[in-house]
Amino acid sequence: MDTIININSLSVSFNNKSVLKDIDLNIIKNKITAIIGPSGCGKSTLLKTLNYMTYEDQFANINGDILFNKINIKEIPKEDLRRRIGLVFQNPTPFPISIYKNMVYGPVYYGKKDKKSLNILVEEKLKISGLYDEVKEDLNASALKLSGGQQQRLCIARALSVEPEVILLDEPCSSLDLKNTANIEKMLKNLSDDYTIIIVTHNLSQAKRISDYTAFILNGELIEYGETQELFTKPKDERTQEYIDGIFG
Ligand SMILES: Nc1ncnc2c1ncn2[C@@H]1O[C@H](COP(=O)(O)OP(=O)(O)OP(=O)(O)O)[C@@H](O)[C@H]1O
Repeated sequence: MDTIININSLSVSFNNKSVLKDIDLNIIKNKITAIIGPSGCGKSTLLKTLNYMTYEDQFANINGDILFNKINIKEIPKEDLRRRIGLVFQNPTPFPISIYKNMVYGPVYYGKKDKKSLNILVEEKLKISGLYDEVKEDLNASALKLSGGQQQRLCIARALSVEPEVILLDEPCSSLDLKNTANIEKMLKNLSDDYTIIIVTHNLSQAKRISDYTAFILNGELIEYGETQELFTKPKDERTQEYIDGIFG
């Protein structure tokens, strides 16, 4: 199995409060990995550290290493890293500009200027996110006019517009209804042929449905990591069993 991100002995603390403790985790390329665990266990901090955000926090103290394609992320220019490892937040965050401008914002920033190739890119990524047919008549409409589910699909399409290798998603469906959640899950399944996806979710059924691998974090420690099917049916650690049985969390 090809790994794309190797997390080695990663510890993160804020103001001396320890949030992630000695995490070792190898993320498999072009698979979906779910990060599960009770509220406050450090899931979002892990995602934000992968995309370098935590390193910019003056109160954060980080030890250990994260390798991306075998290169330490500290040696990769930040903008390059963020293009290659995109982050989609919990609540949809479209920019208050048109759908089209949301889509070309990143590519233009990274130097793509040719109108024709931008148009092709916009169409391709909106199609992947299942949004194209719903918005193709009016790409100049404000992104804020879209429904919450459409906005979240736009944010995923926008993340894809800069051709990342990894997409980090922090609870992307938490504000969505069942239908929109199903749309996003279907899209993520399709995307995993070409992209590595790491999704933080509180929804254990969602982790079971869509992920290939699951990592269970408790109080900042990685308790168990393995194939999703295995982790949910034959967990090795008692605490994993208790969490998936809903005894705490
Ligand atoms: N920038 C920060 N400064 C100080 N403390 C922080 C910061 N970010 C996170 N924390 C603390 O780290 C702990 C873990 O937070 P984190 O958001 O990573 O957890 P989580 O597992 O994603 O939680 P949830 O499921 O509720 O979103 C919390 O106690 C939080 O208050």
